[in-house]
Amino acid sequence: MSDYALELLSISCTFHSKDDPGQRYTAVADTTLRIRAGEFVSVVGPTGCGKSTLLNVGAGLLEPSSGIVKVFGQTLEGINTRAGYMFQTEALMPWRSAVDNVMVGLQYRGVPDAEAREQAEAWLSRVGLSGFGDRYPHQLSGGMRKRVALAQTLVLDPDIILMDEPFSALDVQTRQLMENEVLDLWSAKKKAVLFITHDLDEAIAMSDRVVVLSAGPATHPIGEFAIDLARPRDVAEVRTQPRFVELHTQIWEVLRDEVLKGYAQQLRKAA
Ligand SMILES: Nc1ncnc2c1ncn2[C@@H]1O[C@H](COP(=O)(O)OP(=O)(O)OP(=O)(O)O)[C@@H](O)[C@H]1O
Repeated sequence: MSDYALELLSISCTFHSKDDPGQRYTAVADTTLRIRAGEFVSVVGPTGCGKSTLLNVGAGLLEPSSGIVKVFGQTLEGINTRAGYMFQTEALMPWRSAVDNVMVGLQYRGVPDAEAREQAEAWLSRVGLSGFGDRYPHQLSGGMRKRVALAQTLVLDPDIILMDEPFSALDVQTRQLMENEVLDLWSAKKKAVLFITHDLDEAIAMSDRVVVLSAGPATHPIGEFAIDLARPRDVAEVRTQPRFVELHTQIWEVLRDEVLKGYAQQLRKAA
């Protein structure tokens, strides 16, 4: 069996330009990214560089223009059924209660209702929401809705977890609580995680490895750093460690110019 849970091999993604449909825009060029089973990998890069595009390719939601995706050594065709996703935007169905939202994926898989409900209740309590199962999304805080979304992803017991800036809309304290909860859950189950974020502190605090992407167009990895901080980690505490500061300085050295390029591009687009 392959050591790797997910491999993106020489991936390129070209789109019709949003500004000028006659033109092609290469968002991602010749990018290879491998994630071992049980490994937590973060990808950081400037706004609009192609992070979500890569995640969508790994999820099987977007077919790359060239390159292949392998899942546990098998070439991926169609949706990646070994992966669960958690996106930046709310994915909860407002007309379903929290427990109904969590159990919906199991129901799609044909799990009988009573069993699906029992598993959903168990996951809600694991993410600190026991007793909240009958609340509707609008009756929950932003942090609670993220917990429901997390339970919704994890109840399906995916071998690969794909997260696209899942906590960016949360306040700093709630975000740190959620980050610690994700680390606790991850260390208990050791799934492969591909975590997309803008936030270098978050990437270092959570990951085994941080991959830095260049600014677009033709985004590709320009640096890769092993995060040798001891686990278990508390995301707030780990930031005060000298090794964290050292890693931050090293990675920021690579990321800074790309962020400035990305920012300049955003300004040009807005002009
Ligand atoms: N379907 C599409 N059609 C045309 N262009 C696209 C499409 N999807 C993405 N792009 C372009 O590809 C580039 C990368 O987009 P992507 O959303 O992957 O970046 P990102 O790094 O995730 O951005 P952010 O940090 O803002 O979330 C952007 O310039 C975007 O406009």
